[in-house]
Amino acid sequence: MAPDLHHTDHHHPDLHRRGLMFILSSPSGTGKTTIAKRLLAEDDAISPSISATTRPPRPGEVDGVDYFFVSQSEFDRMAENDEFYEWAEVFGNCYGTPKAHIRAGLKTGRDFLFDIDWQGTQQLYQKDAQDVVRVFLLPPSIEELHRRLSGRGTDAPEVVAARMDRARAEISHWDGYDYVVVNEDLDECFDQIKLILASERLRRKRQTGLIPFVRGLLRTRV
Ligand SMILES: Nc1ncnc2c1ncn2[C@@H]1O[C@H](COP(=O)(O)OP(=O)(O)OP(=O)(O)O)[C@@H](O)[C@H]1O
Ligand SMILES: Nc1nc2c(ncn2[C@@H]2O[C@H](COP(=O)(O)O)[C@@H](O)[C@H]2O)c(=O)[nH]1
Repeated sequence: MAPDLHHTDHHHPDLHRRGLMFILSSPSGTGKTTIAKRLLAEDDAISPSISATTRPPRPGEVDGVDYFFVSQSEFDRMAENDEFYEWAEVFGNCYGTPKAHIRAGLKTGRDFLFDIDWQGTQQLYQKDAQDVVRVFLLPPSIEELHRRLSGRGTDAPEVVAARMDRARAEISHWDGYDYVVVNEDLDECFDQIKLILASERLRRKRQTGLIPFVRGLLRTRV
């Protein structure tokens, strides 16, 4: 059955500005999925960008929640129909960002959270720089990254080794991001991510003139 890529949600977008595309990238195993889940659970105004992938689901992953798990032929069909904002091949599987839902949401002030790699980040930035905020998470050390990848227990040793090989290349792109945050202590890292999101929202609201107006109003009343 074809995946439902056009589901609706009922959160409240910010009607006073365009939505933002909040990108979380990191070497595999650093913790971006953990942070993303927490942010989505706490913050109603941001929705996940759910990628399509040809990778098989990991235990516990749910179709339409974690990814849209599609066959290679379905993925190829979507790419040919220009249904992706961007797509890339990562670790031998294809991953792509379906665009229809995101485009419509951004116009109404909905924010979206992207868990995508460096290639995808570049492509999104080239297409839509004004809406994009790029955040890169770093592990405290390469040894700790290996511990996290192995400790997650979801990948065979050769998959862990491939992800470690790729980590160095991913880390070399750190300066192509707007913010770099080290995920050592999970709570601290999460607080920093929330601060970044809050300040980027405020900056965009300021650009619309809403904040000066509210300030003016308060001044009149005092
Ligand atoms: N600050 C932290 N301290 C210790 N362990 C952590 C921390 N953050 C995340 N982890 C653990 O590290 C493992 C990898 O985290 P996660 O799956 O979120 O990484 P990821 O960056 O999304 O990886 P991938 O790109 O492969 O999806 C998980 O077992 C998670 O519980
Ligand atoms: N360019 C894109 N990269 C994506 C997308 N969705 C996920 N990813 C990245 O792939 C790797 C591996 O993910 P995993 O879930 O198999 O561990 C990771 O770096 C993701 O950020 C996408 O749509 N486009």
